[in-house]
Amino acid sequence: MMHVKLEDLKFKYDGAQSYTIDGFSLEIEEGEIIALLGDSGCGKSTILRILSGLEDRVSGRIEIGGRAVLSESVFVEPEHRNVGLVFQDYGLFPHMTVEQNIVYGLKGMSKAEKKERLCEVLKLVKLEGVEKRYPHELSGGQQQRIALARAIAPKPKLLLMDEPFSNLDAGLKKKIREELRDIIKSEGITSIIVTHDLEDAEGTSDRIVSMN
Ligand SMILES: Nc1ncnc2c1ncn2[C@@H]1O[C@H](COP(=O)(O)OP(=O)(O)OP(=O)(O)O)[C@@H](O)[C@H]1O
Repeated sequence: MMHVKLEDLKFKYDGAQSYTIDGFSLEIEEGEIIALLGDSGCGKSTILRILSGLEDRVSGRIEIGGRAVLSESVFVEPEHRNVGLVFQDYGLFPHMTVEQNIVYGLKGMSKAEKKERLCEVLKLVKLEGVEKRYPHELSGGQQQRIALARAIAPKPKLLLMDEPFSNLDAGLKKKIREELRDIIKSEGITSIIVTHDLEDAEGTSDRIVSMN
């Protein structure tokens, strides 16, 4: 059984002339990392918004982990989709420490369990000891790893990353691509990485899906 299924998705932004997404389908195996590759404006970020539940008025069907989150009769709200997101600008809350940022998304856990998961994910991204710092006290690469730690802390069924390498300098990129792939693989999280860069796609994914 496929872990994630997108079937014939169609979506048009308010006031737009034509469909931004017009019949998009994709199936992803459990633990697979997909790179969604395509030129600027082809609709990559829109697919992530649709998967996260940020756009209603989408037609088609979406299943995540065997459960329909979108169909003719179903619309599951973003917070109940079990989807983790890493934004292009990382989207860390600037007024919260690293610890607060990561623990924020952990629901239904005791304080001790939250602390344990915090330590686990910081170890995973090799940033133990920074929990009391604020995002602006970290480098770009470190912020990206904290954003990743925050997204995977609740053990999402699907991890979405929008251009996760765009703010990193070229020298760092290769190393960070490999690290990112290792971290996701070690947690076994099914993932979609959006990028316009073929090297980023090849360096991180198991399979490239072209959207052009
Ligand atoms: N809120 C919006 N309202 C109307 N049109 C939008 C909106 N957001 C995006 N679009 C349009 O939808 C199309 C797809 O945008 P999207 O951001 O998904 O592309 P993308 O492939 O992620 O591009 P990029 O790589 O530049 O981020 C573009 O033509 C864009 O102008």
